[in-house]
Amino acid sequence: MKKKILLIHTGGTISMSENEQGEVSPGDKNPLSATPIITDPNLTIDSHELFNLPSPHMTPHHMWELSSFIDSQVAEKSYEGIVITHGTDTLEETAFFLDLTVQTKVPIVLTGAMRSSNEIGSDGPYNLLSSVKVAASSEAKNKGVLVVLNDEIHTAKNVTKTHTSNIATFQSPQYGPIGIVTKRGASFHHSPVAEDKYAIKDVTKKVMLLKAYAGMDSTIFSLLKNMGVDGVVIEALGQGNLPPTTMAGLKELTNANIPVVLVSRCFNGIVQDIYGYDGGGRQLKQLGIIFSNGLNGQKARIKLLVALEETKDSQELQRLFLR
Ligand SMILES: NC(=O)C[C@H](N)C(=O)O
Repeated sequence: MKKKILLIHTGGTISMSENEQGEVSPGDKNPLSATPIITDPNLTIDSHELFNLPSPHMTPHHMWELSSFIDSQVAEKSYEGIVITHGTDTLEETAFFLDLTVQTKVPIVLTGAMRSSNEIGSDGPYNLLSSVKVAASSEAKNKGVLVVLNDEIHTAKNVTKTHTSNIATFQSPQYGPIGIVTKRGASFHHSPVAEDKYAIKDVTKKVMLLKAYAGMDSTIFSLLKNMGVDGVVIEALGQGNLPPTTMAGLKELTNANIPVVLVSRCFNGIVQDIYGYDGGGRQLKQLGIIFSNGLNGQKARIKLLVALEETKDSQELQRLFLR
């Protein structure tokens, strides 16, 4: 029996071409559909162009549309693996959104490219081929949503874009990749420890992401409270500390029951309530600020957007952010 794989195109450099002026942009026809890249006789490949967007144009609504599309296609047409092509700028956000919300258990792999389809050394077709190998592998099951580029297999939870142009841009700084791709297929050396799923019906909330810096004050927090946001994520300093001048604004947010989630602007480690000085983690914890577990800022924002569809209770949110 041939394995049925669905390719879903959403846009990004992998679907773009460069013109004579060196400008890279999407065209009317997806260059990936021009040549058959996957010729494995054991696979049946269907493809569908859901969007043709540069990934800075992706919104949580597009991500939700993609998530629902995957579940409905697997239910209706019994696909056994899904591969999604995506722009690399926000790929990690879509991957993590899908990791939290897609209900199907079949392998789901996201990929992209740093060089467009007609550039020398274009990495798109190769990454697509590698991703199909991973999606078709039975070992890829129960590992959550995966991101495959440059011969490496990463989890949606840990992967991040680390370089503006290098093809080795996707890395998992804390834990490394969980497998590699070779000519023979996918080879895994680690498994994720836990699954984190939410059966949401829509994405309706507004969550802002801020980065802390030396001398930060309360202005932005007061503005956010008055704008009526549903939640705020702060990339805090070090192990989870903020300048003391932010405390007044943070109190305004927590008094208004607006959840505030703390991550670190360091790209390794987790935040904890260690420091007892003004603005230190212990005061932040006492204020009811939610501490995250090693997610980066953009992914903690995605998780808060999703989790807020289930609860606004800060203790419950804190429990969810420890997963
Ligand atoms: N390499 C890429 O795909 C980057 C592009 N700006 C995008 O995310 O759509």
